Amino acid sequence: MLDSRQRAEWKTKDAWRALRILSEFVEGFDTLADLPPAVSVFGSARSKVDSPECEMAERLGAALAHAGYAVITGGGPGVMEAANKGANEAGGLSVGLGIELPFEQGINEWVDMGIDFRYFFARKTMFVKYAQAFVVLPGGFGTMDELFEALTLVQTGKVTRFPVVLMGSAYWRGLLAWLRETMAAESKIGPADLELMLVTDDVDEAVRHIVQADAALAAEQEALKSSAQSSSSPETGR
Ligand SMILES: C/C(=C\CNc1ncnc2c1ncn2[C@@H]1O[C@H](COP(=O)(O)O)[C@@H](O)[C@H]1O)CO
Repeated sequence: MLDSRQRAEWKTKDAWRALRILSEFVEGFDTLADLPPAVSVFGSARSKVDSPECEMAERLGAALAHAGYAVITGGGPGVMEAANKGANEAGGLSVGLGIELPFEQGINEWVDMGIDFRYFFARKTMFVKYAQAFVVLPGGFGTMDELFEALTLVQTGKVTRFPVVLMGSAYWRGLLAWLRETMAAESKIGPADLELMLVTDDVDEAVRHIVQADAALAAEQEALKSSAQSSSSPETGR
């Protein structure tokens, strides 16, 4: 950890830390390489099992599994556990990318495929790289970090055709109003940036939106492949 009380130790330990960081990327890439299409689901670690957001997350996990998606979460309690439970019970693949924390509780019992990370940034790479979309339910700082990371990547074109769905519209209302009335009004984001998120309380609408974006991406990739083939040499086909 970057504990400034132990600043003197950084000098000797940072070189070895780089290897540990590299090993987290290697383990993540290696474990997740064969993952089927997946959706990352985020939300509060503190939500109670019987909260509306956990109930929604459980239904979402099941619906994503039925649509053929693996469900990736942070592997923790609350909304994460509920989404993993829904996916697991519906017969889908339930993935947990856990994080070592001082008050760690371990990966939840509904995870079929789990990896533990020490570094948030290595773990965040996996959430984006191996998912077709993000669904974000009510949460705190951790959830906001994951939401704004995704929005930044989409806004800057680092990822394309990547749906970001916000569920629990009442929870998001204040933030969305601030984004519109302050952030966009003061030109810190463009009007199109507000369109990067779908806000819904309907699990089926969320899943439909993801499936449609996936289909559009597949069509785009197919068109690119055909145009590359038709512009290649007719003799060799290359
Ligand atoms: C707070 C408690 C346990 C924390 N355990 C976590 N395990 C896994 N992932 C976590 C944990 N806490 C935060 N995260 C990540 O951030 C998001 C939730 O954070 P929030 O601040 O609660 O919104 C979540 O999506 C995780 O990726 C004890 O209850």
